Parts: sequence; structure tokens; C-alpha cells
Amino acid sequence: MLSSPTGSAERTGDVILAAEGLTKEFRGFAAVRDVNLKVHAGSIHALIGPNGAGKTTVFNLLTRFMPATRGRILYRGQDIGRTGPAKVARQGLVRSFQISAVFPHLTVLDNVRVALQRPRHLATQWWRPLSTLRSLDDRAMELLTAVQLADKADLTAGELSYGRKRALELATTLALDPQVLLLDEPMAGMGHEDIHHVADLIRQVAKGRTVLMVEHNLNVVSQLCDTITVLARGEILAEGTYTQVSADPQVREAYMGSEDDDD
Ligand SMILES: Nc1ncnc2c1ncn2[C@@H]1O[C@H](COP(=O)(O)OP(=O)(O)OP(=O)(O)O)[C@@H](O)[C@H]1O
Repeated sequence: MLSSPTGSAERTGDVILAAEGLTKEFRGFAAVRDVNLKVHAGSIHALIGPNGAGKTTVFNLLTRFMPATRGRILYRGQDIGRTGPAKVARQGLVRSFQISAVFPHLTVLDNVRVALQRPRHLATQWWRPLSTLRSLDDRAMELLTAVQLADKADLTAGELSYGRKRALELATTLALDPQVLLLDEPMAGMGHEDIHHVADLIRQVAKGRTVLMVEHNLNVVSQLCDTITVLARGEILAEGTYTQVSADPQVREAYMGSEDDDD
């Protein structure tokens, strides 16, 4: 069922990330066509749409993992169309898997310590005093607390349940201190219990940040997201609150036969 408890879209701040006329063609086939998107600072914004709608491609374009055929991407007002993905990440536009490989044989704490060393380039500065590395521990524990894994700090990551591994990934992503966090299907493969847990975590980590997420679970989207952009066949079909887009006949038609996505 498509229904929402939310009212009007919460436009919490200025536009932090925008796409203008964004187009991606693969050998003449337009996977993404003339997409104009505005993501407002402080919002949780979802990209939804049926399979093959172009969601992942839009993500790849926005994070500069893939060059656009046409169009502009503006992050904090700057055109990042020629900026590399690592630089874009250092500027605060971070995609969930970008640094979030979980090392199964390391402890949960060490996984976050490794992630924290990357932005500061400490990994190559072996001569750093131990006290600097110790200060990482405090931050690492803060991040683990934020994702409710503090009591699992000494376990090896491989021992964690699937849902907790995703929470650990979130902690390692937060280590880069993203301003805009892009989450690609954060609920994929999760059971019911984990979904509620991870939805709570996303709400938690979204405080003071902007989140753009691709998510198939419409129930989660309806509860978490302020603004929803619906893509279909590479184009924006509708945009607004969940109530607004779910009432749109074109959206309902695009989702016909996909209602089982709605958990
Ligand atoms: N590298 C590529 N080469 C050719 N076609 C591609 C490529 N990547 C994606 N496409 C096509 O572009 C369209 C959009 O794909 P995309 O993966 O962005 O959709 P999606 O909305 O993320 O789908 P899903 O929900 O199934 O993950 C699809 O038709 C896909 O086959």
C-alpha cells in the first residue's frame, strides 16, 4: 500500500546538490535523460523508481564515478563536472560504499580506525605520536556509539550479523564526515528487524547532514524521507512528499506490478 504519515515536504535549507539537464547515454541509449534535481541541505531525499529507471546511474553521475554525457552537477554551488570522485568525497559528498569495505578479520573498532586514518592521511605518517593515534580511538568509539555498535567494538567484523555489518559500513562512511551522504539501497537484503534498526540509524546520522538515498522499500522511504524523486525510464516522473508522489497516477502506473517492493 502506498500511504504516508508525512505532510508537506520539509525544505530544510538551501540547495546543496543539484543536477541540471543531466543525461547519460550508453551507445545512444539514454539511461538518464535531462534530469533536473535539487537536494536541499538537511533533508533526507529519496530516489525511487522501477527497475532500470536510472537510479544507480544518477548516483554514479552525482558522485563522479561516471562521466555525464551532458548536463551539470553543482555541489555547494560549484560545478563538480570535472572533479574526480576521490576529491568530491574529500569535499564532503560521500557515497556509502566509497570507503566502507568492511575488513572481516579486523575488529569492529579497527575497521573504524582504518577509515578515520584515510582522510587525515595518517596511514602513511608512521612517525605520528601514539597520542594522535589514540585520539582516533575516541572518535572511533563516538562513531560506533552513533551506530549502536560500541559494545561490539572488540568483536571481529566477520562475527557481526548482516544488519550490524551495514551499521559498521555506515560508521566507516561517517568517518569521512560527509556533508552529503549518498546511500545506495541501504536496506537491501535485510530482514524486518534490521530494517527498523537501520532506518533509525539513518535518521540519527542524518542529523546535521543531507542524505540522498536510492531505496526500493517504499515503506522505509515513506517514513524516512522528506522529498521523493520518482524516476522512470531515465526521466523524472514526479517529485514531492511521499503523499504527493504516491497519489500521482503516473507513478502508480509505473509501479504497477511492483507493489511487492512495498514492505
Ligand atoms: N554501463 C552500462 N551500459 C549500458 N547500459 C547501461 C549501463 N548501466 C546501466 N545501463 C542501462 O541503463 C538503464 C538504467 O540502469 P540503472 O542501473 O541506472 O537503473 P536502476 O534504476 O538503478 O535499476 P535497478 O533498480 O534495477 O538497480 C538500464 O536500462 C540499464 O540496462
